[in-house]
Amino acid sequence: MMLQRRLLGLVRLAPLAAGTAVLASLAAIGCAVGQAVAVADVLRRLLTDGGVEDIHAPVLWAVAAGLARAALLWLRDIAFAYTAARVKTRMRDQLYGKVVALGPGWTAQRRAGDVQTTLADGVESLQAYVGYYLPQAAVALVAPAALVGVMIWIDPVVGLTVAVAAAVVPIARPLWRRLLGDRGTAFWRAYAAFGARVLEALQGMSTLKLHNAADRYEQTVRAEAEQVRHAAVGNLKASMGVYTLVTVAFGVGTALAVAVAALRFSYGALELAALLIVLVLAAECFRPLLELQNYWHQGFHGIAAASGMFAILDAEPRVRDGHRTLPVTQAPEVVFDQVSYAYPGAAEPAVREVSVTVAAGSTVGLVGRSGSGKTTLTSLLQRFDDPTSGAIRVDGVDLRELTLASARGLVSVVSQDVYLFHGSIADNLRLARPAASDDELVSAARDAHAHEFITELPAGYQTTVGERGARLSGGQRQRVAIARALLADAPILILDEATASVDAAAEALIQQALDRLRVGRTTIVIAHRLSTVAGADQLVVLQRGRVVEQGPPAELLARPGAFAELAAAQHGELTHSGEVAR
Ligand SMILES: Nc1ncnc2c1ncn2[C@@H]1O[C@H](COP(=O)(O)OP(=O)(O)OP(=O)(O)O)[C@@H](O)[C@H]1O
Repeated sequence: MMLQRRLLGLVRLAPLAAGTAVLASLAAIGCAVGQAVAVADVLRRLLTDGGVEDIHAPVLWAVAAGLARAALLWLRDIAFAYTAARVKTRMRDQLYGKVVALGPGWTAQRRAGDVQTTLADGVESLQAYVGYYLPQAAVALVAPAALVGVMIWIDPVVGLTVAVAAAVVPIARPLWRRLLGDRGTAFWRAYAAFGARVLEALQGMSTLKLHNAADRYEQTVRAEAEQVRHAAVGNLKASMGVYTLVTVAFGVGTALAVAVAALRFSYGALELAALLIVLVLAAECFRPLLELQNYWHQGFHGIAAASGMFAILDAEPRVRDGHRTLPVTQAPEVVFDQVSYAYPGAAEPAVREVSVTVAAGSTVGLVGRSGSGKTTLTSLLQRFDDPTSGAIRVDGVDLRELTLASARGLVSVVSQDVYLFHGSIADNLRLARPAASDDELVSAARDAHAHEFITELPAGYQTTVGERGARLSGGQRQRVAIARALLADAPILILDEATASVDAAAEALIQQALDRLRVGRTTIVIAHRLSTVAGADQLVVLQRGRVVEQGPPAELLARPGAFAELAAAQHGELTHSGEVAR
């Protein structure tokens, strides 16, 4: 019920169009009644006086009513479509805004395909329900009652016969809601899961091919497609059952009304003109109810999908906007003060009581085995979520006090997993600073050692890079990301194993670009290969979420402990790199 009320609330997003649809529908029914009265009048005049010249006026009325009805139904259909389009657009805006507000902490807990299906197909499926069904429900509430009232006034027996047949709708409604509601939800779940599966198959196509797993995965996709088919057929059966029940009730109702009216006409209890009017009214009375049935049939997927949409709209963002902004002109000091954090639903915290001070303008390297909490700490610095306890302070200000825009404006990230959007290189660079001039783009790209390869591309800065930057090499993508970070000009920099996926020559270029990027910023480097953090001012060694050692790299290497063990495990990589050993 709650869901129905909220869906009804959606119509308020397009009040004018929905109102026009309802009024046009009611007026069209009025025209049908007017037409019936005019036709009855024609017949009455022909049968009683027999003068053809007498019937001009009612014939004209009947034609005018017919034309007006056609025009009104056309207007109603346009208003229906407009209501649906407006509701869908507003719903998509709201959902997209909410997903963005919920942020990466929320999306990480969900399948992207699920969210995508809800935003695209789910919203689309609102068309029939919100755009057509709900306005029609208002018509179906008013028109049959009014028409039955008129019929009772003309002939109570016929009127009451129609009223009894029409009463099948309120009786069948709870039945069809129960029957179709659960099946609709089951169908929608299966459909969204299938959508998510297909998206994952597309995104992971090369991995599937590499492992010769495409055929096996195809079987999973096929099994899920079968579930969608099964759910859709279950739906259709229930839906058709209810639909048939109601249609039969209306057919029987109309036939009964005709029979009763004819009988009463034969007794002389009803005049011929009244008989004609009553017959037309009986058909008109059922028409909005039948149309309502049709729209329900088309629209109940929208109800099923709506629960997913409202679940997104009702989700609470994990991070709240603070009230302060922090205009930082120089590299700030970053302090992790007794920071602990557990992912939602996780049994164990991912980081525990981490206290680290990153001095203004310095570089701190985070090292530790896989899963030790390095990425989690940098995610907290980007405010993807807030610490479960403790605080992160930038120049003494708790990040929670800052507006999200201000907090995120403090940090740029260059990671091995660079995300480039389908669009030109220039578009991707301007993501960091929309107002950047062409000269500024070139200057940032030069500093990132990206300008040379960009100018060699077919359309230079206007070259389309493909989805996720697929048309660029790993090293090229990273240099675009570095140029983007230079343009963003944030005072805190997170480097996440930024040179992991490139060859030695590209690594040298990227390293130079990163060194330039680090100047004047406070930097946190996540490294799996210890050589990448050998030049850091401080290293923080994490083990199962705890800091077990911290200090300058050379000092840590010189004494027995977690870092020395890590270094030894990496075959003396540090010593070979020469930097720390010296
Ligand atoms: N979204 C998540 N939900 C639940 N647990 C998570 C999530 N992300 C990470 N974890 C867990 O938190 C712990 C720390 O993970 P984190 O990614 O911070 O480690 P890491 O040191 O960066 O690892 P790696 O070097 O492999 O990237 C791990 O035990 C991991 O399983």
